[in-house]
Amino acid sequence: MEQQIEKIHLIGLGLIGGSIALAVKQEFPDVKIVGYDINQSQAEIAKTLTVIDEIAPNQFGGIETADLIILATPVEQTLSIISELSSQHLKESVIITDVGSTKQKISKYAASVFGDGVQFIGGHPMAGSHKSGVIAAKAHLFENAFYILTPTVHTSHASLRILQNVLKGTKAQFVEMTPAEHDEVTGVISHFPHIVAASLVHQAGRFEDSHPVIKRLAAGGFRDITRIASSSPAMWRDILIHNKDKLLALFDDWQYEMNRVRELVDGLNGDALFSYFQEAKDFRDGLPEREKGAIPSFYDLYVDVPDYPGVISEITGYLAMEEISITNIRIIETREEIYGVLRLSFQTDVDRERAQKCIEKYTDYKTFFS
Ligand SMILES: NC(=O)C1=CN([C@@H]2O[C@H](COP(=O)(O)OP(=O)(O)OC[C@H]3O[C@@H](n4cnc5c(N)ncnc54)[C@H](O)[C@@H]3O)[C@@H](O)[C@H]2O)C=CC1
Ligand SMILES: O=C(O)C(=O)Cc1ccc(O)cc1
Repeated sequence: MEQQIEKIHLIGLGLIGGSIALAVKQEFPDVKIVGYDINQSQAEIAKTLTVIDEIAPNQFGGIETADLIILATPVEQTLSIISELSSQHLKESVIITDVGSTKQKISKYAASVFGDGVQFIGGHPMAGSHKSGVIAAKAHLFENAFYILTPTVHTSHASLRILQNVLKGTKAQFVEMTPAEHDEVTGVISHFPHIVAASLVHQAGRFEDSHPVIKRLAAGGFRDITRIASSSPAMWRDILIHNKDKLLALFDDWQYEMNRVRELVDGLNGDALFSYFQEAKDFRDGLPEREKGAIPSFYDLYVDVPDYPGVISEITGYLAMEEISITNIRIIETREEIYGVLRLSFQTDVDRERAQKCIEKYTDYKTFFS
């Protein structure tokens, strides 16, 4: 009979750790999840929100009875925890997995520490957000997303099956890859784009002194392309450090790309510029829409609202009338003290679209997605 997972020890109770715990609980309510976070307040929030059943007394408290250990910390921390885990007393049948955005360093290090002795299976759920913390965790964060697993020669088929089974509440699609391929692909579609997003923000920042209006004008496309620059700096620092070699190659590739388009602009080569954008559009438009990739899974709707008392209750009142549930609400910006931007978050895309139609039906307020 296949081994049952009855107890999980989860280290790192943030967006990803919390979302995995919620997804596991949804499918297996009887699995006991004991959680630890270096930040005690995150652990307490996780317990209050019933994301976990119990707070571990310390990082490894009670770990000797865990059937599954999940490491959901920033990737540099994951390396240190693996190192410390190697001297802990663990169940013989324990499976250890992580959720880090890089896989090569972690898999290599885990193999060197655990060898054939402990089943370590690297993992990376390919969905998330620029938001951090357990408060943003959601059971369906990974629904339809790819969940990459990087088994090695040390991995048994049975452990892989058990891990996929306990994670089935994520409703993600499991894909197996080598750690090297993982880091190359995520370097191109996730890590390097983060660098570009942050660099565009820096570039705009440099112009702010000479053009103070720049912040207020930086809407629309600039907001879209730079959204991910609002992600956790600690998390991204670690990812870049881990994937240095692949990223250095991508810097060279990007510089080649920039030079190519620079020459077209310099030469006022309209036809070639048209083709440049057309080809990019064709590729972008051809990306599959059904699956979630490294895309936002928070369904936010922004509403430009006049800055007067009562406007929030007015809008929430219309949504309540049509029985549309909001998961979060926040005023994120006031403009010239006349207008504010209200951010409403929903569980699903369908709710967000219904909310947009509802607000447009009852008001003249302008609504937009991120
Ligand atoms: N944010 C995202 O969209 C995605 C992140 N990931 C990966 O998931 C991991 C976690 O990221 P998030 O949940 O987004 O970050 P987060 O910042 O929401 O949560 C990380 C948690 O780990 C805790 N932590 C840090 N060091 C610790 C330690 N030594 N012991 C115990 N807890 C510790 C922090 O206090 C924090 O609560 C990272 O490795 C990241 O690369 C993977 C997929 C998507
Ligand atoms: O916010 C976004 O769109 C992201 O890019 C989320 C994300 C961050 C890190 C990952 O390893 C995977 C997905």
